[in-house]
Parts: sequence; structure tokens; C-alpha cells
Amino acid sequence: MTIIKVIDEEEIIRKLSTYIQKISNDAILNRNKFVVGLSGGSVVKYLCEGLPQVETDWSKWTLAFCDERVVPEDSSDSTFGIYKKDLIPKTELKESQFITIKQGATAQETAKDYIEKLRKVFGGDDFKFDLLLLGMGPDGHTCSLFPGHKWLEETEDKVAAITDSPKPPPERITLTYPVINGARNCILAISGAGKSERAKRILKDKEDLPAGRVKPTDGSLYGILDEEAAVHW
Ligand SMILES: O=C1O[C@H](COP(=O)(O)O)[C@@H](O)[C@H](O)[C@H]1O
Repeated sequence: MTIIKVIDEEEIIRKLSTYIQKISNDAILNRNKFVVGLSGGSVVKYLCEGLPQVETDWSKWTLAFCDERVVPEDSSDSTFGIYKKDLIPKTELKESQFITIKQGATAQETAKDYIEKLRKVFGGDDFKFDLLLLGMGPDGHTCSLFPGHKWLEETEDKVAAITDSPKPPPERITLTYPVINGARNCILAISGAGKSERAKRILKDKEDLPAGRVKPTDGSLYGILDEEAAVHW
């Protein structure tokens, strides 16, 4: 894992955008497309501010979600809803480039439908993302994979239906580790004093918490932390 320590959130945004530009342009050069997984939470802000500065061929991008809340698209809890409002108008991206979840369905139906959509994106069952942009919650969760949940051990299902998320809203879908760790690149972006203790326990002391299980088998892993999050190092 490559750890990059920066000063503050502004620098996280700049560093993240630099990596995204390089990784997207390499993917487009080598495979003529770029498939990225987006997260919710603080990552939304980083991307809505940073991506408009990225120089890339936006038409080659497909944007899916590392996790998504099973709520209507116009709910303030919908991750896609925020990207739709705060990112799409600032770039050349079209709504049709986002792989969004089915509306008005149960978490289980949503997960099944999302798997089908990803099959179409990847042309089969090997869901190999070029890049996953990940956050980490103060409890060490990443995507919607929470400490102690059975889905941490999942080896078959590629997308999990969560109905008891400890962080609201309770119903979500999330990629599982077989997909996360099959990605070509993963970036964990972590900021703020509230995450510093878990960040140290996971990234330095290697404690077994969800964000610490992000270990791409053949890919690269980067951790970008601001000074507050990295204060214990
Ligand atoms: O609920 C979620 O939380 C995590 C972490 O969010 P953050 O605001 O603490 O960065 C996020 O990565 C995930 O996508 C989201 O659904």
C-alpha cells in the first residue's frame, strides 16, 4: 500500500484528482475505456470538487457505485442523487454513463439487478474495475461493509444486499471483497481527526477491520490521508 500524507482536504482533492487523471488516461490508452466505482460520504465532495479539473476523455468513462443506499434517487441519502446534482452539470459526463440502482425495489432485488447491469458493463462475470474510489467511516467501514457483518466473509456473491446498516439508511447494496480486491486500483481517501484512531489501527497496526481488508490481489492500493487523519503516525 502506498500511503500519501497531505495537509488538508483541499490537498486530498488535488492529489486524488491527479491519480484519477493518470489512472483514467492509462485505462483509456490501454483498453479504450475507463470503469470507475464511486463511493458516497466524504468522497462525494472530493469528486464533485476535483473531477471537473481532470483532463480526460469523459466519453470513455463508465461510473458505477462501490455502494449505494436503497432509497429514491431524489432522496438526500442517494449517493447518485448528489453526483447528479453536483457533478454532472460541471463536467461533460452524461447521466447515461452512470450505472444506477433500480428504483422502488427491495435491497435484494436491487442487488440482483445491479449485478446484471455490471455483467453488461464488463461483458461477463469478471467485474474488473479500473479504479475504486473508497472512503472509510469512523468505525472502519468501507463501502457498506461494516465491522462484524457476515458479508465481510463473502467469497461468491459480488454484490451484497444490506438491510441492517448501523449507519442510516439501513438498506444498501455494496460490492463485496471478491470484486473490490479484483480491481486494478483502489484509493482510500481519509480525512479528519474523527478517523485518526481507526486509520492508525487499520493502516499502520493492520487491525482486521473492513477498510483493512481492501487488498487488491493484482492491483495497486493507495491511501490518501490528511494531517488530522494521520496524526497518530
Ligand atoms: O455510508 C457510507 O459511508 C462511507 C464512509 O463515509 P464518510 O463520510 O465517513 O467518508 C462511504 O465510503 C460509503 O460510500 C457510504 O455509503
